[in-house]
Amino acid sequence: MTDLSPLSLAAAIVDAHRAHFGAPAPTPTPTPTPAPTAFTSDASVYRAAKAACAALGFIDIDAECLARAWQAQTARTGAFDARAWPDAPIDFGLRAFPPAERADAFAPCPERLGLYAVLPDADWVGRMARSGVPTVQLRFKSSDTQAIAREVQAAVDAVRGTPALLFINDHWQAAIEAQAYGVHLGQEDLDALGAHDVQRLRAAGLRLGVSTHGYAEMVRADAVSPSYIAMGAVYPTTLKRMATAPQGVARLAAYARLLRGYPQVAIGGIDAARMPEVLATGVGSVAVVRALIAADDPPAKAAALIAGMQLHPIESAP
Ligand SMILES: Cc1ncc(COP(=O)(O)OP(=O)(O)O)c(N)n1
Ligand SMILES: Cc1ncsc1CCOP(=O)(O)O
Ligand SMILES: [Mg+2]
Repeated sequence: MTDLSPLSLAAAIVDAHRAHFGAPAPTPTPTPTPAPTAFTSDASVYRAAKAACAALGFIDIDAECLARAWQAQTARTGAFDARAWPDAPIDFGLRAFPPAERADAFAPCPERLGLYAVLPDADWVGRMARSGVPTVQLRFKSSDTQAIAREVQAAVDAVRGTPALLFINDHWQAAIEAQAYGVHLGQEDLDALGAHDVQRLRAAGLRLGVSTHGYAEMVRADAVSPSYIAMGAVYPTTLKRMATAPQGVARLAAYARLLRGYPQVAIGGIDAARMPEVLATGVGSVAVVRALIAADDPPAKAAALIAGMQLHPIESAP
C-alpha cells in the first residue's frame, strides 16, 4: 500500500518539483511520486507541503502560504497530487478573479505594460518617454516635501504629449496632487498607509502597482485589488538591498500562473539577454533600472529592449 505519511508526501512533493525550482538538498526519504490519491487528511497535506516547500527553499511565510493552498487544493479537488503545484487563486484565499471586476478595484491599466523604465528624476522620465518607452516610473528618493512635489510635477509635465504612462514611486500624495497616471508602492509603503489613505488614492482614480517578493506578499497585495502586481527581484540586483533572495524564473512563472488576471511586472537584474526567459513566464512587462541608466546610449538601448520584447512575444500562461 502507498505510504501516505506526511514525510512520504513531503518527499513526493520535493521530488516532483526539485528539478524545476532548482532546489538544494535531496529529501531524506525519496520515494516514487504517489499517484493522486483520495485518501489524505488535511493535516497531513498541510504538514507535508510546509516541510516540502521549506526544503524547496521557500521562506517560512511563503511555505506557510503554500501549505494552506495545497491543503485547500486537496480538499477542493478531492485528491492529493504531488505534481500539482497550487496556482488557483481560490486555494490561496484570494477573492474573485479577475480582480478588475471587484467593487474595490483600483483603476485598470493595460495588461501588458511592456518595457517599464524605473528612473531617478524627471529629466530621465522625459528622455525615456520621448524615446518610446511605454511605461515609466519616477523613483525619486527624497524626504524633502517641496523637492518631491517639484519633481513629481516635472515628471508629469515631461510625459505630456507622449503616450508614456507615468507611475510615481512612493510619493502618493504628490502623485494625486499632480494627477499622475499611477503610483507604485512597496509592502512597507502599503503598511504605512491607513485604509482611509488607500481609499483616497483609489477614489482619486490613480492606478496602483504593488511590489511583491513571494506568495505571502502577493496575498497581501491582492487584498487592495491593485492595478498591477510587480514581482522580484528575479535576479540579483545591486540597485537596492533586497530582504529576500532572488526569485529566479521558475518561481516567477509559478507566481505569474497564480496571478493571471492581473497585469504583471517582473523586476530585478533584468537585461536584454535575460528578457526572453522572463517573457516566457507570461509576464506582460519588464521593469529595468541599470539596463537603461547605465547604458552608453540610453535611447538606443530603450529602442533595442522594446524591439527585443516584440521579437519575443509574451506567451499567455496556460
Ligand atoms: C515596478 C517596480 N517594482 C518594484 C519596485 C520597488 O518598490 P519598493 O519595494 O517600494 O522599493 P523602492 O523602489 O521604493 O525602493 C519599484 N519601484 N517598481
Ligand atoms: C527597485 C527594485 N525593486 C526590486 S529590484 C529593484 C531594482 C531593479 O534594478 P535593476 O534593474 O538595475 O536590477
Ligand atoms: Mg517604495
